[in-house]
Amino acid sequence: MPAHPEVLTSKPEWQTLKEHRQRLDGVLMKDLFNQDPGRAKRYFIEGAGLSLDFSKNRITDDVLDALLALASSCNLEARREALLSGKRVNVTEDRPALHTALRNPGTDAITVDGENVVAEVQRTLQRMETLVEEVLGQHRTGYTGKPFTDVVSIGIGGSYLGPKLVGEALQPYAQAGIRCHYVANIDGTEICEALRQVNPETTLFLIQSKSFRTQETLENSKVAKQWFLDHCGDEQAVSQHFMAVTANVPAAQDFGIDPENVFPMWDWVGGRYSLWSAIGLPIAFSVGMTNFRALLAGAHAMDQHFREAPLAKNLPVVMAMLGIWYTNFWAAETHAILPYDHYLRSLPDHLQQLDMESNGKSVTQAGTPLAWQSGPVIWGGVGANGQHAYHQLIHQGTRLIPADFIIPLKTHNPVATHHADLFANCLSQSRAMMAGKSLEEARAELKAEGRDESEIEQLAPHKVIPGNKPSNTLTMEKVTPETVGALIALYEHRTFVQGVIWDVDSFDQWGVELGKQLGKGILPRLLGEEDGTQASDSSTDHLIELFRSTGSV
Ligand SMILES: O=P(O)(O)OC[C@H]1O[C@](O)(CO)[C@@H](O)[C@@H]1O
Repeated sequence: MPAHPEVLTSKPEWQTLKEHRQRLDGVLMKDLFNQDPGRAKRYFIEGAGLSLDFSKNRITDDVLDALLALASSCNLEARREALLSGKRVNVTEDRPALHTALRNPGTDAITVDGENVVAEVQRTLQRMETLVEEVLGQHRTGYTGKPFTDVVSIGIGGSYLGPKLVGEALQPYAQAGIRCHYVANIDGTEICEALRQVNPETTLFLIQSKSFRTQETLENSKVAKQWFLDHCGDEQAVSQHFMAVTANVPAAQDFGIDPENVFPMWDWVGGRYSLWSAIGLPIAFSVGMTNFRALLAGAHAMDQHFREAPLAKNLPVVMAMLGIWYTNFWAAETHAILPYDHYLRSLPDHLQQLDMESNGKSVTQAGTPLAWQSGPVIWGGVGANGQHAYHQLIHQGTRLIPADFIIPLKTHNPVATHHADLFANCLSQSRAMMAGKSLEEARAELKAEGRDESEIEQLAPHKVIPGNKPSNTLTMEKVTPETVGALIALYEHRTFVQGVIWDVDSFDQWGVELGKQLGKGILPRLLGEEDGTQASDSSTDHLIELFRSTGSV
């Protein structure tokens, strides 16, 4: 089906950007810096405790104007209001996407189907607070009366990545007394290793599943429950040790969880946007409710910034439109997330799900095939480790890889000159990406080393770094609950803005369903329970035979 003629690529703003793209062919950022001493200050914006230097991008003022004009022509302002006010922006599931209500301080009313969801959120936060205080205060105990020492959080995807990221990020704020463990994968090793580290008398299991239908989570939860019963032998004690966060209360009850121990999820919160809800309980157990509320406050500050800041000074909007620029006009296939902070080491994993599950789509909201690229591959890792791995490809490979460098100005762990060293590494990478090294510079360098002419001729081309590789640098004073909240919310809104431009539904994830459906047909064949009536192929059949030949189940 051809795309509708009124769509994105036919807009005059799109055409203008194509012209800018042609004009900038061969224009080097390092020359733009040399010609314009004010560039760094002009392309520097702040909001909600975060600062963005976006001067190392292939842009000029008129490119930026054209990108923002494209955003407005896609009704970004109206779509943003629709998101924040609870309109049914998830069109294929006919639901709002109200993760922002989860961090609303409670002063506004947002109504969904006649109910004020902000009030419901506040009630749930209060319940979380009571539970966390009881557990941390040792008023709630295990079946032998001993205080809880460990929480095992069982969940996958959005019911795992966000809490894990934030739990690690806020380690300096950890309260004494509770260790959190995460189990996600349907790989027996993960649950077995977690259970080896805990004591059934002092462990609380938190089953985190919006649907309470996810195979990995349910199977791991069954193993945990059986392990618990094997040790304690008393079915009654399950209600003391198992809790759930879910929108499917009957299924949690069927599993044996006391309804008193079920915390709500709502269909107006997408899994990958849910760390702000009771899905964030592992975070609250780790760092306490005061810090959890500070995390929400930081995210809310970013929501306000996103709602109110002019587009040209709006962090999520500017970052989103720069992403559009590279994906749609410079054919970038991927986008790297490079946190220079050990506490933020799981940020790339979380953003991978957030962005790729949201914008990995091929049809418009109306269901017509996209005639333009949508979400890129999101990947990355912690600096400086990546410098000794994939940065080689970023600097000298044939692909264009825009990157976000993320670094706090201050560290929680001042030791020797480490933080200055880390900061120097971060700045040297973004500068190397931008400035590169010319053939002349490579030759001069080799000459200074005392190489002879033939060596210089031979080696110089290998030492050339083309440069002109774009990057953003995001900074914050320190990694705190507030700045971590703002940072994650920034990327949520960035993802939303790009979804608006690409005209996709950023809140559904139908693409993950087929694998789940097929798995249901393959499993009985692996277990030898049936020969398989489901359509298959010779490769799948052969691999099933191979598995069965080992007799491993
Ligand atoms: O919380 P649930 O319902 O177990 O789902 C877990 C994850 O599975 C998905 O539905 C798809 O893999 C994600 O969107 C979600 O975060």
